[in-house]
Amino acid sequence: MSNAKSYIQSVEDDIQRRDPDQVEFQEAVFTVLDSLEPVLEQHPEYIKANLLAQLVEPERAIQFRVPWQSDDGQFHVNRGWRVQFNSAIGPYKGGLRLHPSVTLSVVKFLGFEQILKNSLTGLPIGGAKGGSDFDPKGKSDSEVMRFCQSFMTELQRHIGPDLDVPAGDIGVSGREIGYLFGAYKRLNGYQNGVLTGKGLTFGGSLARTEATGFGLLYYTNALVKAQGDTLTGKKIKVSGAGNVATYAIQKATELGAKVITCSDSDGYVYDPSGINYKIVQQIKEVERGRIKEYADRVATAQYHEGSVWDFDVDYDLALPCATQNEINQQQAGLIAKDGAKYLCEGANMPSDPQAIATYRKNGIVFGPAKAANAGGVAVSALEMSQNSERLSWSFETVDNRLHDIMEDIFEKSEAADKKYHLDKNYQAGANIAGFEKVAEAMLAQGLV
Ligand SMILES: NC(=O)C1=CN([C@@H]2O[C@H](COP(=O)(O)OP(=O)(O)OC[C@H]3O[C@@H](n4cnc5c(N)ncnc54)[C@H](O)[C@@H]3O)[C@@H](O)[C@H]2O)C=CC1
Ligand SMILES: O=C(O)CCC(=O)C(=O)O
Repeated sequence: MSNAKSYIQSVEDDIQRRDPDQVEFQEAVFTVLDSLEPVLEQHPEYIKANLLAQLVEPERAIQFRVPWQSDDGQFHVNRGWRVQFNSAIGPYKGGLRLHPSVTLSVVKFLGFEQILKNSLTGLPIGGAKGGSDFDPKGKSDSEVMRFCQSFMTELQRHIGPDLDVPAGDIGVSGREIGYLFGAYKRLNGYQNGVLTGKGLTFGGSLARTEATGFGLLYYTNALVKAQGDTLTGKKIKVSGAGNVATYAIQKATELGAKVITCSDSDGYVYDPSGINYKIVQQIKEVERGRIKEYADRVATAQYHEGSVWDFDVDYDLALPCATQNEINQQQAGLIAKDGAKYLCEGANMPSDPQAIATYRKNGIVFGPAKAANAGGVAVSALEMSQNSERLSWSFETVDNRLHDIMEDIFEKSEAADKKYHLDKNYQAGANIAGFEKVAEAMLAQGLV
């Protein structure tokens, strides 16, 4: 076993010993560490500084109580977290997730991914994530407001425009960011750079709402082009029907492809004539309904319960945009059987490790989450820039910068893939390209 390999193994063994129950965190970290062997072989100084042990340990992990009252007068207590993982290249940056499945392990996996994703954007932002096991589904606006106010009562001690800048993720969109911003302002005064994803009337950036979905398609377009192919005329399976999925469907359609599915946690819609993103947006973003209702409104659409990844239909490209580990090995086998040549991840870690191995075995070209979905956080960083200079850029200016950033991310991943002879492994390429900048910054700053 090489020195680099045995070092990586010892860091992984330590994680397993210290946090045996943090399975999502382990999955995210081990996937990254396993791809860093060739880099460590060329940089023994990283091993000497025990850099990986520093990288996998959050600088700070805060857990707190979030008490709130429902409309019927009952009292409830949820758990809140903010994991400030790494500030080597900039202030902590990353979303907040509100979903009953949120645990410390989930927040740590997302925070860890955010370190390298944010580095890949080329912008000066460190990695963080937060959230709560609160379930916003079925809650009234007043209940969500009271929850957000209680959550921010504690979170506000730990964040700031140059310290830690949260944003949205699953269950946190414009409504929640508005309530969180109002609560922060009441306690600390107006500081518009403290959150991103804000409303356009109080410091939000044009194109932030669309950024992750649009960015996913800009990245995918670059990846497909690099194989000598085009998106025009491609049939696409999308999962999810939230922020990322909706704007991925819009941009894919504008680029001449046809999206034939979308889904939520109950089931999926199949529309062979092409999903209309405006109807998805109306149902999910405006009415906060279920995707089943799409089939009631569109004659060509059918609704089925279950996972869209178990649905057998021919298509060319898969864009999972729902949640972690939504695709397992068997479903990855079906993706290959159905003829998909490409898979780019809009969600964070939607493919489990066996699924990724199956893509590779079947020649499916794979665009990993930390590269493919970096558009959201990239535009968040552009929102921070606009807040600092007290200006608002046009939609076109932000969208053009997003486009360039996503192409640059693909090019960086491809360059690392070539440099280390990885045979079109853009996942390892993205891990390496993201890691190299963070590692250099950490080394330069010493043991901190
Ligand atoms: N919003 C953003 O800017 C970014 C989001 N992401 C990731 O994208 C994914 C989706 O996030 P958003 O669209 O923001 O959240 P969202 O809350 O707007 O939508 C999530 C959607 O996924 C569906 N969903 C949840 N669990 C599911 C399951 N098991 N099967 C099928 N559908 C399911 C929900 O019904 C909902 O329609 C998450 O993994 C998130 O971490 C990544 C980068 C940035
Ligand atoms: O815009 C942000 O800061 C958060 C984006 C995010 O949570 C993600 O990239 O997963």
